[in-house]
Amino acid sequence: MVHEAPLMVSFEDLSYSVRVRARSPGGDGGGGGVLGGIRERMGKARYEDKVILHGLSGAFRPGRLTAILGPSGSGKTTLLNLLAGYESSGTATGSIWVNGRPATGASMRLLAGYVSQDDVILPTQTVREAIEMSIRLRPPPLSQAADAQASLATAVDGLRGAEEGRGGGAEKGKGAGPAEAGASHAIALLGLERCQHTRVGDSAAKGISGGERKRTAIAQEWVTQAPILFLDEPTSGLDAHSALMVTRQLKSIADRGRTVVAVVHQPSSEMFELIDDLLVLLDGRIVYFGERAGLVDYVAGLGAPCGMYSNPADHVFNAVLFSYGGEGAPDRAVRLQGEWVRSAGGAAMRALIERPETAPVRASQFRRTSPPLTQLRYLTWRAALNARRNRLVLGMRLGQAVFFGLLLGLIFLNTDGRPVNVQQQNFSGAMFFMSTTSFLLSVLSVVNTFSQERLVFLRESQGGYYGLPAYFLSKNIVELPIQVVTPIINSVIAYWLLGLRQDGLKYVLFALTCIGLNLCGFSFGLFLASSFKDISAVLVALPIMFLPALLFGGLLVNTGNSTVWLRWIQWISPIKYGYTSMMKNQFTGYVVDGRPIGDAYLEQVNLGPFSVGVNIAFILVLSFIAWVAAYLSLMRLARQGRSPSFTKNAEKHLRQQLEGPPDPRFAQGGKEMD
Ligand SMILES: Nc1ncnc2c1ncn2[C@@H]1O[C@H](COP(=O)(O)OP(=O)(O)OP(=O)(O)O)[C@@H](O)[C@H]1O
Repeated sequence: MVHEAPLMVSFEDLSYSVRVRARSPGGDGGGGGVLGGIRERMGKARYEDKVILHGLSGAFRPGRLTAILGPSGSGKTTLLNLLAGYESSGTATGSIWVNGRPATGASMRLLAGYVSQDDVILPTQTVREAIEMSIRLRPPPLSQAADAQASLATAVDGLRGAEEGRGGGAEKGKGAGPAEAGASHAIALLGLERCQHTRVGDSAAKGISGGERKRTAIAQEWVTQAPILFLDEPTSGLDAHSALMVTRQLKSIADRGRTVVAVVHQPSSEMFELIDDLLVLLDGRIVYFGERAGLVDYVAGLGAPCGMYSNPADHVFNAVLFSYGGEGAPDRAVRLQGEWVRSAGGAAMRALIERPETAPVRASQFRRTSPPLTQLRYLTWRAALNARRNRLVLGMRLGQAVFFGLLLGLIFLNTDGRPVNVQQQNFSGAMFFMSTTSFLLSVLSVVNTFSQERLVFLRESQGGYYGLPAYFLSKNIVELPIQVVTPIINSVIAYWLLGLRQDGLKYVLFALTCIGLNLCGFSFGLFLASSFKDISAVLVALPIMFLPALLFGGLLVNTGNSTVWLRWIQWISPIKYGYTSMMKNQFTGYVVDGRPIGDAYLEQVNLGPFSVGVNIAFILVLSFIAWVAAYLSLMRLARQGRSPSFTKNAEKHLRQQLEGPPDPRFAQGGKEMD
């Protein structure tokens, strides 16, 4: 058995509360109803603290599988998230240590792998690709990877014995690169051979099953060789056999020296037997925390002996958590917590907190990320693959460019051969439509794709897969050709069908205007989609921002004679710059039947003094501003769940704390592990 450096996570007096709207004695008060809503908006709503976790103390030991059990709403996920560094909306007090060194949720993120309840994985990736990505972007330390691979063959063999009929994976790794080999081992360990080349999928395009998705998410964390693994309900939604297999796999991971903590719902008797330690929560209080084997005796001591054929986990729920003493849940929780604190088990847990492991955290145990250039290369490749696999969306975007080009061209076909007044009206209408669709279709396409990808980005950036610059650049690199090709297709069709001026340079300027509008739409769409949590909010915000820009786009309102204090909107309207650029491109010096009608018409429509080139430059400036805003908005998103003061320096300090000497409180009493 390989002993990876063991890390013990201990905590004391850990409390967590969130601010919630206060309820009045009448049941509504500051909170509900129309009145409550108005009061809240006026800043007059009353708030109170809701305590979710009440002074929790305990320790998760290395080499052991710890399960957190408790009724729904008892605080299991909150505790796990708090310890893993994924809970930040409320106020936490108390202490956390890793091997006796002071730690926080933020420092835990540097050490621990985290599998959330919803296992968000890019739907177009296959299982193998998702696992290999984790290794490529979060490479395990070389020594540990070698150790782990050596030990894995044994582990896989053991598991294979436990589950017949599963093909070998350890051998498949031989001769492959480290990422492929590591992925092969993980696939074998987690029994994913049969679906390794299947796409993960989502609700729109069915891929792997829920259990396989869960195991893929576990594999993604397992391959990083993180010394601590937190998992939120890894067995929920699985059939009994799959749940047992996942628990076996977690146990085998813990057996190799890692600290594995999982929230588990209703474990079967077989699963229960695999658990080493149990933490039982009721109403945010610990009512049992110790060896699984001691639970039955402990509850017997409370006057609730467990029958020989009962599942102890079910028994604890039915006979202790829900019926002890006959009082309400909060009183019962306080009473059971008191019993636990006074018990021998409670004293043993306190002794464990006082004498933690004190071996230093090694630099090699911190999560590693690949260099930015590797991240960029990988993410660009993945984004291109994703675009190719989303063939329907790509095809629709190209089809859209052809469709609107043809639609515009056929409606306004050969406008150059019509009477002057028709030419003026038709060219104006066609170019306004062109300017609007170039911008809007680009916004909608990115809003659509990023709204689906948002959660993936959030999970991966929080999980340390990559930094924002690499993600952002890769997205731009892959989108750029699409944002250039689609307006070229669209404009080349419309321009010649419409009968705009037969001049190569004029066409180039027209196409450049369309490309600029597409780029502006892309950046603006990314900004919008990353600024709001859900698509419905985006769809409310989009018209609010877009329609004024449309009104001041140069056609609907004579901007030079509009309401003075609202005229500024034209300066931030890409539609206006696009429309002006196209109109000036067409009408400057335009002559029909020997009559110079263009310049007079331009003067009449009052589109401002700037030339075509300057208008294109303004579009590019707006694109750049929206591009920076999109970056900042993504940055805010990536920092979600993390303290705003968390910087590189803060990270360095946290690492130093973990690598430094233990808290003086433990320096004497701690025990050094071998
Ligand atoms: N941000 C929040 N604001 C208000 N209440 C919250 C917040 N976060 C958690 N809670 C409440 O805290 C309690 C514990 O929530 P938590 O999700 O930790 O429970 P759980 O034991 O994991 O439940 P389940 O088993 O159903 O997932 C619940 O009553 C929940 O409604």
